[in-house]
Amino acid sequence: MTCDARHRINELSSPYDPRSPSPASEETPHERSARCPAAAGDLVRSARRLGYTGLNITHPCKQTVIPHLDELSPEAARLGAVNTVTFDGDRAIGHNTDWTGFAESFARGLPDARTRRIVQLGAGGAGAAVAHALLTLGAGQISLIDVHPSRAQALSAELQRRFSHARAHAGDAADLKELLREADGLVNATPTGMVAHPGTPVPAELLHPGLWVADIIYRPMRTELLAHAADLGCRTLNGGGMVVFQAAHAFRLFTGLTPDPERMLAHLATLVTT
Ligand SMILES: NC(=O)C1=CN([C@@H]2O[C@H](COP(=O)(O)OP(=O)(O)OC[C@H]3O[C@@H](n4cnc5c(N)ncnc54)[C@H](O)[C@@H]3O)[C@@H](O)[C@H]2O)C=CC1
Ligand SMILES: O=C1C[C@@](O)(C(=O)O)C[C@@H](O)[C@@H]1O
Repeated sequence: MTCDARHRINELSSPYDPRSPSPASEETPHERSARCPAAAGDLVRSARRLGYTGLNITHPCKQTVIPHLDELSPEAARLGAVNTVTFDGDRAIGHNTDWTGFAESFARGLPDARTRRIVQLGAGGAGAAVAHALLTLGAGQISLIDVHPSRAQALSAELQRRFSHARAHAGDAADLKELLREADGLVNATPTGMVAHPGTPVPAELLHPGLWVADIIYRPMRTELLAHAADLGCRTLNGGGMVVFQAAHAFRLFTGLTPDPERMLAHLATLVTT
C-alpha cells in the first residue's frame, strides 16, 4: 500500500498519531517517508477494523510491518519481507508475492534461458525477492553487486544460508566487466533507469550478445539498459511481468480467484506508455 492510500485510511479512521506535528496533506515527501515505517502497525489495525480483506505493502514498510502481523507464510518468513497482508478473522497474515511474481515473469518471459551464472545489481528489498526467485528456479550462482557493498554481503550471506554457500556471493563493482563476461544473464534490481532516476547501472560496452538482460523497473518499460541490450541482440525481460504477477498472486490471496494475467499485462501497457 502506498503512503497516499494509507492517508486515505487514516482519514477514515482515527488519526494514527495525534502527536504528528503536521496534517498528512501538509507533509513534505521526506516527512512522509520517515513516518511510513512507524505507521505500519496502525495501518494494519485500521484496515482490519474497517473490514478490509487485505492490503499490499510497499517500500519502505515491507519489513517494519512484520512485528504487527500474527502469522507469516513460510516464504515471507524466509525472505523477511511482506508485500501482501490478508485478514482471517482477527488474524493478520503476511505473504510475499514479489518473489513469485518475478519467478512467474521470468519463467514465461525467458523460458529456456541459461542460468548457470547470473549477475544481479541491487540487494535491496526487491533484489532479495528476485535473487530468491532465481535460486528457487534453479540458478547455479548469483553474484550480487550493490553500491553499498554491505547490503550485497548481507543478502549473499542470507542466500547462502537458505540455499547453499556456493550459490551466492557478493561481487565487487570493479569486477563487473569480468563477471559479465562469464555470465549467462544480468538482472537490474536497482532504481537506476527509472523515470525519476534516469541512466543505466551498466555501461553499454560491458554487455555482450550472449547475455540475457532483465530489468525489474517498469516505468519506463524499456529502460536505457534494456534498450542497449536489445540493440546488441540480447534477449530481454522488462519489469511489467513482475508487477503484474505479484499483483495477480495477491489478488488470488485476497479473493480466491485467479485473474487473467494477459488482460492485466495488456491493461498495464495502456497505463505505462513511456
Ligand atoms: N516490477 C516490480 O514489480 C517491482 C519493481 N521494483 C523496482 O525495483 C527498484 C528497487 O526497489 P527496492 O529494492 O525496493 O529498492 P531499495 O532501495 O530497497 O534497493 C535498491 C538497492 O539498489 C542499490 N543501488 C542503487 N543504485 C545502484 C547501482 N547503480 N548499482 C548497484 N546498486 C545500486 C541501492 O544501494 C539499494 O541497496 C525500484 O526502484 C523499482 O523500480 C520494486 C518493486 C517491485
Ligand atoms: O512493491 C510493490 C509495488 C506495489 O507497491 C505497487 O505500487 O504496485 C505493490 C506491492 O505489492 C509490490 O510489492
